[in-house]
Amino acid sequence: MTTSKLMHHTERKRIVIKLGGSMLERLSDEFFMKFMELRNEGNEIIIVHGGGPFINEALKKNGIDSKIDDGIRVTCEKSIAIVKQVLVGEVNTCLVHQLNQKGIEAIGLNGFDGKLLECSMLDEKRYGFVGDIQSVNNKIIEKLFAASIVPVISCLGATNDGIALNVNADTVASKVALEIGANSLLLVTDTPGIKIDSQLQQVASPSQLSEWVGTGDIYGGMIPKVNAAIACLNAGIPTVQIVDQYLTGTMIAYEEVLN
Ligand SMILES: Nc1ncnc2c1ncn2[C@@H]1O[C@H](COP(=O)(O)OP(=O)(O)O)[C@@H](O)[C@H]1O
Ligand SMILES: CC(=O)N[C@@H](CCC(=O)OP(=O)(O)O)C(=O)O
Repeated sequence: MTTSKLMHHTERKRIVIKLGGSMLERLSDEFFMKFMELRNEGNEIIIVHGGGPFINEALKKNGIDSKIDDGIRVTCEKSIAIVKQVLVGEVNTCLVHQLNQKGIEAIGLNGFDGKLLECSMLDEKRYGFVGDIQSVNNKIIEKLFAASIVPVISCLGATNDGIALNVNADTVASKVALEIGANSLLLVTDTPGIKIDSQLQQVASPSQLSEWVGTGDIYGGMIPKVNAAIACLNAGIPTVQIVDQYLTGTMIAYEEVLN
């Protein structure tokens, strides 16, 4: 990854907004207003979404047990069919509909579209049908940006042979952010940022985050978020924010940026 790839030399900013499944049902008018404000300022915005709670529900309905290992779902062959149906067939279409209803022209994509998320298997023995993103083909995203259309990406990857793979949505968001040279990444979730001993952290550095993962103060679904944030900072994106739907929460950056 060259640094030039990370610098997008135009006036407008590129912003990746990741919407967690935990808050998709509660998207408020205020969220859409903030979204439109960002767009009206001329920024290019991509949405990446998850759908963890909806997947849990669908697996349960089908009598399939599922295990989450450090925030990553162990995905068997039966599960991946359900994951695909839920993410692409239900969550993505619903979100695209909501945006279009608000007058925001949006198009749904998954990892198969334009070979957007080319994956290999992360660790077949440990995780089953879970993808490790090898490349993000951003050509299709650039075409949509040029046409002022908001891409709405679901976190389903694909192998070169056309096998669908489950990918954590925070990981997809960080890889997309890096590939398009985003200026900022917002991970929108059901909590207004990182809490330690019930204290909300306004700011956090990568070294603090690693320490909190080690002590267990950061656990479960927050782990892929902090890993995604650290990967983005290491690759040159100055800040990542973990926020609620009002876009307030924790700002993550290196100490020198925070000071
Ligand atoms: N230190 C922490 N501060 C806040 N939330 C945390 C922390 N550690 C773990 N979590 C958990 O992470 C959850 C958010 O992750 P997740 O449920 O995967 O959300 P999403 O569906 O938005 O990706 C929170 O609801 C909370 O239960
Ligand atoms: C491999 C893996 O863990 N995939 C996730 C994909 C959905 C997701 O990430 O949803 P949230 O953003 O709501 O957490 C899963 O199956 O839950």
